[in-house]
Amino acid sequence: MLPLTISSSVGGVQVVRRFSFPSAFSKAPCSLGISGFCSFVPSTPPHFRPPNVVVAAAPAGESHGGAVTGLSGSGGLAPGHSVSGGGSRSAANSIPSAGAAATGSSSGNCGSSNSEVGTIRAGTGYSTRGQVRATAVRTVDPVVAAASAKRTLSATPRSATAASVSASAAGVTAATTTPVVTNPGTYSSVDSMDDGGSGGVRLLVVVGVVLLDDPEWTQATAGAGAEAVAAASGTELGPISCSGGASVAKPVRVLLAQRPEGKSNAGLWEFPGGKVDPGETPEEALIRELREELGITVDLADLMPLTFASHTYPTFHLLMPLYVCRRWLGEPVGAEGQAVAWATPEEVSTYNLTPADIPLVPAVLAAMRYGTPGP
Ligand SMILES: Nc1nc2c([nH]c(=O)n2[C@H]2C[C@H](O)[C@@H](COP(=O)(O)OP(=O)(O)OP(=O)(O)O)O2)c(=O)[nH]1
Repeated sequence: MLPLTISSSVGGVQVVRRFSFPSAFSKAPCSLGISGFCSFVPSTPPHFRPPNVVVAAAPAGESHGGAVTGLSGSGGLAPGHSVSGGGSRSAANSIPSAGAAATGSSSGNCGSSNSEVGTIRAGTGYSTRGQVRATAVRTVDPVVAAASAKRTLSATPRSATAASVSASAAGVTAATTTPVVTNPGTYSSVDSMDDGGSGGVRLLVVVGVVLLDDPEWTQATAGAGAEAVAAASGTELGPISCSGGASVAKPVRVLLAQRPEGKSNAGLWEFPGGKVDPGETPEEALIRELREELGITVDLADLMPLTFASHTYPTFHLLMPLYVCRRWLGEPVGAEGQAVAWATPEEVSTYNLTPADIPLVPAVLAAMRYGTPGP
């Protein structure tokens, strides 16, 4: 059995909760992210009851004041602070004094069997512009948290495309055209000098995707509906996506791309994606990159966050949100001359991945083997 201790301090009262879970759990991929949250895959036996998650409410007066903000431990990074341990296998995840509501730490390695103890301290304050404010913290059942998150999401307007609106009307969302940019100019994190420029370590935000050819998912969720929508919008479905008739005996496969000559890490394999341009959200950047690099069209609604990479290269620190996508239009090709390959779960680790991607492998394999929530 593996112990997990969650201690929280609210109003001066220290509450410690201990959970144990079967040692089989240690084999399950688990990622501790910037928010200090371990996400567990649904591979556990029926008798297993997952531990609660910790949620924090934003103080009154702040944006979303009073609302449950989700997972504790999230917060802005102060200049000079970095996030370590983005991947599931990275040891000693830490968020040093990042102005966060709570600190989340995990001793050891969630993804491999070494990790035995995780500690979350909550309710230590909420720092904004030098002030420390009280934050309400409570633990909730993960099912309740998921339902709450779903309600928040459905109440939140998203950027949409004309075609995706028509797709929703038809009862299914299909990959469509370029999304409407709702807030241009708000985001800026790009640094084009990542391949050897001078000037110290910079934070480079890159987006990546785990593009899954998942015959079982396709059959269960897309089928003829998606084909009808594609036909109505005048687009052709690729032979892989939304095929509806694919055999369930086919293994799930993930698309890997090889970095071409002339780029950093040339010859190594990666998840398709690229840098976030000024004015783009990460999702918009990814949709653009997938169109440019693979020649496929992806809808915002078909991008599900999976995990992230946080890796220090010699000249920059890479932060890469990694999404899962199971539905797109067109057939992925190396549109910029790069080699691409579909890999089964058994084949993934036979590819020479970039250093930043190696810790992502357990989460990717979990998504391939056990699925992910959402589209
Ligand atoms: N897209 C992607 N980039 C990765 C991965 N792993 C990894 O270390 N990287 C690094 C390599 C690069 O330094 C950086 C991505 O830069 P890039 O040069 O591919 O981005 P880009 O497509 O926007 O290229 P460009 O405009 O500079 O031509 O992130 C990964 O899995 N996917």
